Amino acid sequence: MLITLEGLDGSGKTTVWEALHDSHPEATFTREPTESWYGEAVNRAIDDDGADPLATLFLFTADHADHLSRTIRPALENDELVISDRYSDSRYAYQAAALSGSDLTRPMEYIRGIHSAFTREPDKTIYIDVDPETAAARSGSTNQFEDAAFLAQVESNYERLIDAEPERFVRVDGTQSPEAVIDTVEDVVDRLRGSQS
Ligand SMILES: Nc1ncnc2c1ncn2[C@@H]1O[C@H](COP(=O)(O)OP(=O)(O)O)[C@@H](O)[C@H]1O
Ligand SMILES: Cc1cn([C@H]2C[C@H](O)[C@@H](COP(=O)(O)OP(=O)(O)O)O2)c(=O)[nH]c1=O
Repeated sequence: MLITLEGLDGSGKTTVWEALHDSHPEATFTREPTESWYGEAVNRAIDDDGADPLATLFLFTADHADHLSRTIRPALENDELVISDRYSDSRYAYQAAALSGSDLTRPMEYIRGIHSAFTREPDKTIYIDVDPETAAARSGSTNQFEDAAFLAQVESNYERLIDAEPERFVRVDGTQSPEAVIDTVEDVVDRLRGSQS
């Protein structure tokens, strides 16, 4: 089973993902951007305010392809629980926002189209919901994506994704205390595991 964690920068995904290591030690934990050289290339693009947004999309997508073949598919074939901190929805939400003023008429549909031929949809996606102002303040606005106005566009893209596939998403209130968010997500993961066996 593939469970992904999504949300704005600073929503608390990594805090939850780290806590899940203790409560679900049997799971395979992974993330995007990955730690491969593709992920290193992605991190260079994130830190370059002048990076071309279409080029950045393809770097992220290359990292995803490698992540699928090297980590996600082998673990799922082994019947493991896989928990990924960010995954394809991050591209649909962030790069659609980054490409909103470009020549692409429907950036989200374009990005989904690129992925559809090769990706593997998550079984469930936990969306940690915080407002863009909280997200920008918590993340410290250290890169081009961590700006409240940009994150407001990303948030509305996530809302479109949730509206399109409400059964795949579980929304968790990320403005609760870290302990409450962690407890809620651990319960969700336990229930999903239980419903599988
Ligand atoms: N529920 C929460 N309430 C307040 N602060 C939080 C909460 N969850 C995480 N934080 C803090 O916000 C910052 C970003 O958290 P992090 O887990 O790295 O988010 P993300 O991985 O979504 O960017 C960190 O300083 C973290 O300690
Ligand atoms: C995976 C992914 C991340 N990002 C962005 C979100 C973050 O600003 C940045 C790095 O991701 P990440 O390390 O998960 O940041 P954070 O923990 O602050 O959420 O890359 C995209 O724009 N597209 C993507 O496909």
